[in-house]
Amino acid sequence: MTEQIREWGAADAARHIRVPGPQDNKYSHGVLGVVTGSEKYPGAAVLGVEAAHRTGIGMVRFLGEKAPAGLALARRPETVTVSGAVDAWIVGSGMESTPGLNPELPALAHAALGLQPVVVDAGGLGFLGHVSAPAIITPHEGELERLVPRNGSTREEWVASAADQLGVVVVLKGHETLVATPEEATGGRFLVKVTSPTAWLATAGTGDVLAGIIAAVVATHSVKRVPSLHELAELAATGVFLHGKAAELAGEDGPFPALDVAESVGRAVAWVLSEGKH
Ligand SMILES: NC(=O)C1=CN([C@@H]2O[C@H](COP(=O)(O)OP(=O)(O)OC[C@H]3O[C@@H](n4cnc5c(N)ncnc54)[C@H](O)[C@@H]3O)[C@@H](O)[C@H]2O)[C@@H](O)CC1
Ligand SMILES: Nc1ncnc2c1ncn2[C@@H]1O[C@H](COP(=O)(O)OP(=O)(O)O)[C@@H](O)[C@H]1O
Repeated sequence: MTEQIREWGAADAARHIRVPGPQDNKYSHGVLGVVTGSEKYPGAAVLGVEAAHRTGIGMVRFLGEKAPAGLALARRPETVTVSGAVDAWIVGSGMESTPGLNPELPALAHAALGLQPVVVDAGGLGFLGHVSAPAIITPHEGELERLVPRNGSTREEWVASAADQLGVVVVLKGHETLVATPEEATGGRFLVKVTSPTAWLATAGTGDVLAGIIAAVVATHSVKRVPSLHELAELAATGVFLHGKAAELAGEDGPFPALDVAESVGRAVAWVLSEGKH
């Protein structure tokens, strides 16, 4: 794989942000189901929920464990904690990495086995073998190594081969984040990179924020339809771009923690919609 990989930029992102119109309501603009966090890592749930709300979505339903639910609600009372219709899911941030689905979390099985798209992050990668829904996974290099060993390949070859072997969209995080689909018989392979505007982003919790942004973008495009893997990859790359822009805005006055990135996502969306159209 020697050809130059395309950079996914502001104009690409602008084309994939769904702006609500006068006819929209909280259901028609996407409902995101969230199963994240645990007693051990409740903060991961707060970060993803904050990021999802700030991305611009009709509703965020938190259906994970009690401890993170309480914190997510305290931070964002807009969050709904009652089961109901869901257009896309996010699972795994801040959860234990287990090989099976937790039977005490029925929403987890709905997310993993349903028809709607699911973003599988962090601890969720442990039960990826049970996920039959169309999926986007968001590993860092340590996590991808556990799923598909790199074996001396380039990062580009590695992400492409992981997408083929796992049959999912792979978002391989890092300073340069790569997004790949499996090679399709007819449509070829989608493979792009998104270069982070700032290395200050390399702090605990920014991956939880990224997963929340990507899942929210996906949910707004998954109302009464299921995007193809190719489209899911475009939406994931758009989420990565928004994450980088939010970090750049959060870092205007110096270093910043992950929650500040989540808080800046609304401004990143506004920036992309105004600057990305030019
Ligand atoms: N406030 C919170 O609640 C937070 C919760 N978090 C959660 O903590 C859990 C554990 O995540 P971790 O990633 O720390 O642990 P992991 O155990 O998944 O990975 C860490 C291991 O992978 C190795 N590694 C190799 N390449 C790496 C790379 N590029 N980036 C990071 N590690 C790499 C490290 O050396 C380390 O041994 C996840 O569920 C995550 O969502 C973290 O996001 C931090 C913030
Ligand atoms: N050197 C770097 N420069 C810019 N961004 C980085 C760098 N290293 C990591 N990142 C980004 O920071 C985030 C870290 O995510 P992750 O490793 O999952 O951390 P956590 O689990 O603590 O949230 C990812 O979005 C990744 O792309």
